[in-house]
Amino acid sequence: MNVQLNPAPVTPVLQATQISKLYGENQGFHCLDIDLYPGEVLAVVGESGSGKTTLLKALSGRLPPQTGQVIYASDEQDIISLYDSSEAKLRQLSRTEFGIVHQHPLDGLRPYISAGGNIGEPLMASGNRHFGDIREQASQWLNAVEIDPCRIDDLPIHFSGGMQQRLQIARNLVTHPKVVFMDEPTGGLDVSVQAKLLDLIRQLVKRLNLAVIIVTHDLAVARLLAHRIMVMRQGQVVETGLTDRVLDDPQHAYTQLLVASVLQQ
Ligand SMILES: Nc1ncnc2c1ncn2[C@@H]1O[C@H](COP(=O)(O)OP(=O)(O)OP(=O)(O)O)[C@@H](O)[C@H]1O
Repeated sequence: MNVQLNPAPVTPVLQATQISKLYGENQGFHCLDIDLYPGEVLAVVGESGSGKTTLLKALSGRLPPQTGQVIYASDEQDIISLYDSSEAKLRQLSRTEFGIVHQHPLDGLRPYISAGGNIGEPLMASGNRHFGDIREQASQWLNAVEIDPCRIDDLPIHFSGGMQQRLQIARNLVTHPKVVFMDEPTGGLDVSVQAKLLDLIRQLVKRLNLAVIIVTHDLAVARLLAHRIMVMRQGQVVETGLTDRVLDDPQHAYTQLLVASVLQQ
């Protein structure tokens, strides 16, 4: 006889309850609930100005919401309410547990320190003092993001946009964060560079079992990377569900419009 055991319940690694942040009427987002599970990629899509970037900042501990709370659970024993934590704790979380990939890579890099230094700096900030080890890890990460390790002493400003974005990703992942927040990581790159970068992100997410929230206006990016999609409009979630379901069978009129507009392109 086969006995079916119920799988152990999985705790969300990040859980937001009833969070709001409004700069003015319809400027920001209102009363959102979000659960993000380990290894899950959630895409946040929607019209410009619908509050996606504001939401990402609130979820990553960079912008206190006006209502609600954001809970980070590194494991079932270690549960932290972000905005009830001290500044020092938030800084520590953002150094070690969270990664933040900005749309413009130079916003997330130190342009005037070497590529190796950019990767080594978060390691040093989290306590690693062994220069040889740091350099070795930097070299391995350059390799992992498909930058020739012989460029380790070059400055990021001398890299192409695609290389800078890959370097930003390496800088973020070197400390093995559990949750990575990405804001339009392929925006502004040309199509072939985008495709290569998406492929790399997909591989790394899988290999490192990362939980990711990715803001994108590009449904193709969401289709390729995300398990789930959340569609936002005017600061509200109008639809959420498994990626294929939302894109192949959109229920809300706005999602239908969004999907139809891509098909027409
Ligand atoms: N620091 C701020 N002060 C005042 N208003 C802001 C601030 N940041 C964002 N807003 C406003 O909040 C609203 C949501 O902005 P947000 O950047 O979150 O939208 P978005 O969905 O990410 O847009 P896009 O896709 O164009 O990047 C916009 O109306 C914006 O003008």
